[in-house]
Amino acid sequence: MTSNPDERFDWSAAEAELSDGADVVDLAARRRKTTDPAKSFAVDLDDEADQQDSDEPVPVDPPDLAMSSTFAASLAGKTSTRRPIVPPWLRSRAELASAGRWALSHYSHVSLYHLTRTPKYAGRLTWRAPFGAARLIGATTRWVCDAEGGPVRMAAVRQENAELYLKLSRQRDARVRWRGIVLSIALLIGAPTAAVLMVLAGSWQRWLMLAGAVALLGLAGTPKDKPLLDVAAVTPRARKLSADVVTRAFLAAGLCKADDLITFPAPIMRDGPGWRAIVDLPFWTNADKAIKKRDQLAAGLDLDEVQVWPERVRGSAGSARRLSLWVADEDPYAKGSGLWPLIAKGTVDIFSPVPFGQDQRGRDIPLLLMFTSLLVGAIPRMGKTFAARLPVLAAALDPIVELHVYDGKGGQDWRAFERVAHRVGFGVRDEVVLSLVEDLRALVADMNRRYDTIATLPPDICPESKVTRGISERRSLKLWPVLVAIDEFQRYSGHPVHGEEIVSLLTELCKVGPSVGIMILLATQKPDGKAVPTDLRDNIGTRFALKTMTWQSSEAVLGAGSYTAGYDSSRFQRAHKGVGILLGADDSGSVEEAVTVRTNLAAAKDVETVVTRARELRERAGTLTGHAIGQAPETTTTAGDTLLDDILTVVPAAEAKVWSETVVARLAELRPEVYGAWEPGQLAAALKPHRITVGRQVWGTDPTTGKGANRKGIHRDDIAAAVTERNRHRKAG
Ligand SMILES: Nc1ncnc2c1ncn2[C@@H]1O[C@H](COP(=O)(O)OP(=O)(O)OP(=O)(O)O)[C@@H](O)[C@H]1O
Repeated sequence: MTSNPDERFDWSAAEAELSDGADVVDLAARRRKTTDPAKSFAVDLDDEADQQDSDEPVPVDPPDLAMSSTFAASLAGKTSTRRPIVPPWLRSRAELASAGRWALSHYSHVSLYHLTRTPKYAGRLTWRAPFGAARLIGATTRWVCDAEGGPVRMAAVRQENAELYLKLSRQRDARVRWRGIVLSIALLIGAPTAAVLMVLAGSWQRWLMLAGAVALLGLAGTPKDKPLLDVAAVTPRARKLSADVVTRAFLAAGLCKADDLITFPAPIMRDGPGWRAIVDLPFWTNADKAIKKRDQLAAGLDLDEVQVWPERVRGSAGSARRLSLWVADEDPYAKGSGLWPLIAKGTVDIFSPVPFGQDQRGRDIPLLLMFTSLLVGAIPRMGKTFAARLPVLAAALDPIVELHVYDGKGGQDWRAFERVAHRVGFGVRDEVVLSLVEDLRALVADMNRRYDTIATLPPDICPESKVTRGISERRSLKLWPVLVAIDEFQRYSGHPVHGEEIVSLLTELCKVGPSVGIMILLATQKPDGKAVPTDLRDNIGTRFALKTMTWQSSEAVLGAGSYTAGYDSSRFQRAHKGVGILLGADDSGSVEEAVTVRTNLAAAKDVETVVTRARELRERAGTLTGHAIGQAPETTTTAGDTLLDDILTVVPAAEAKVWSETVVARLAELRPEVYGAWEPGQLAAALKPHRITVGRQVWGTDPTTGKGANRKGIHRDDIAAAVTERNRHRKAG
């Protein structure tokens, strides 16, 4: 089961041998001696010319380990990992503190639990004391009468062995005699001593003695199946890993065979609140396949899947077939989340990772939002908003970050950010959606300006053609980071008129915005290709999938291939709030690097606290702008920008044709500052560049007279077709 190191080839020993000047010829010669001559391909390296002439195959397998010629070389080859003298949990301050916290809370709970039950335990002991006394008398009598020898004597009687019986009876008489004497002496000394003590003792000592006697008798009278103390804490079922248990699981999962078992390059040991086994799989399989079979491994270990965590071991200590299997003592997500560490104090540098949550072992998993975008997806009530708010709170604590916050639901979840955000929007009323569209258009335009500005910066200031903290802090350059956070994104992306444009603008921002400091955060409770189209999703570098209903929804968040790589957020339980699969947090973006994270908690009151601190920071830095200081958004809109969308907004899909005068009146109502003075002729002129004719006669009803008539108007389909065409052009670049 465990690997035999002698059977493995030691490359470094062989290399050391060669570099030490070992005679190559000799080496090959020795090798020939130890291999089967019939099968050996080894040739003398000195005879290379001969070798090329004779078409003999070139050796590819290395020299034998057993031939290591020098002691030093063999020592140099020992690359085994040394196990730490002080266990890691004792060296890690965090783990030590967590163990200390656990011990303190556990034992104080147990003590308090039993302390409050003292009267109950006293009652139990008093009730059981007579039984204990009876047991004591019975046991003493049996001892004195040598009751334990009874069955042997009876056996002698049954066998009619008179000689044996007489021998046993004599032995019994002798025993009873000296035991009787011992008991009499004990009674003669013990009883008067007890009586004297009772007389001499004060009243409380008397009571103490009585209580002690009752307690002892009560304990003696306690039945085996009814312990005196109640259970203060139920210990969950923990699986102690052993080589046999792990091998059985891998066999059951089809990851090794009875004649080709897994090996253990390191001992199985405790690691945090669980066990860790490092496993080398057989050569014909690999660690990625094992990760995909997590549920089968869990079944083989007879545990819930949530306790079983296979991971690839990477780097020089790793191999594609080396797996680290961590098995938690209990469901790691059964306990509540820790509070977000920046609630009460601390600031943030958005260019560095910010606290986000912990993995299954309780290790901190930070999140780097700069130069990436984040997508959060989950079914409702699983912690999507809580998770999405954390990076925005972090960004708020860095005063140079400009916040744009939109919430498609429009409830209380994001209102606190009004005090620090440059732009906000709640709900999906027309003006909010239009304001989002305008905001995104302005950001796309600003993105180009940002690139132009960066292009003018000398390489010593801007070495990588992207913003740095130093560049962002120069207010005159206007290159500060911008975070656009949109919760319930499906409500905006599914908007009948502006949805398509919102998606295409965001795709553009996700594609080219990160280098110039524009970050996008989208959260949706409808993770599918409709709410978050693939083109947009694929341009989002970091993704976080909390519980979803199906593996398809999980893939819609995490990306194609995540399910086959073994990542499926639909397997989370409803109780696992705030738990999700995080992809790309380490900047690799590779599906294999996904980690399961339980987010830190920041409830509504905590959000208020953080936003208050963030506002103070921003006031001090002089970076409060826009909505936060009551400035209305700069209207960059002219009629030409949004006319087509505005017409689709005011003409519902059910109204196929509508008079120009009606359209103009409704437009004026929607945006009086833009269309207030418009006449039908102006509408016709404005639509001309889009090759839409207003001259068509349209049947309609006059709202004042109620009479039907044919007048000049538009067909809604023409407008919709023009919008589709425009969006197509924009997408194409
Ligand atoms: N990390 C966490 N640990 C424990 N509970 C959490 C965590 N995150 C969220 N919750 C709980 O989950 C509940 C739902 O969270 P949240 O409001 O973020 O869900 P949601 O997915 O945004 O729901 P909806 O889509 O309906 O808005 C919250 O009331 C909160 O108590």
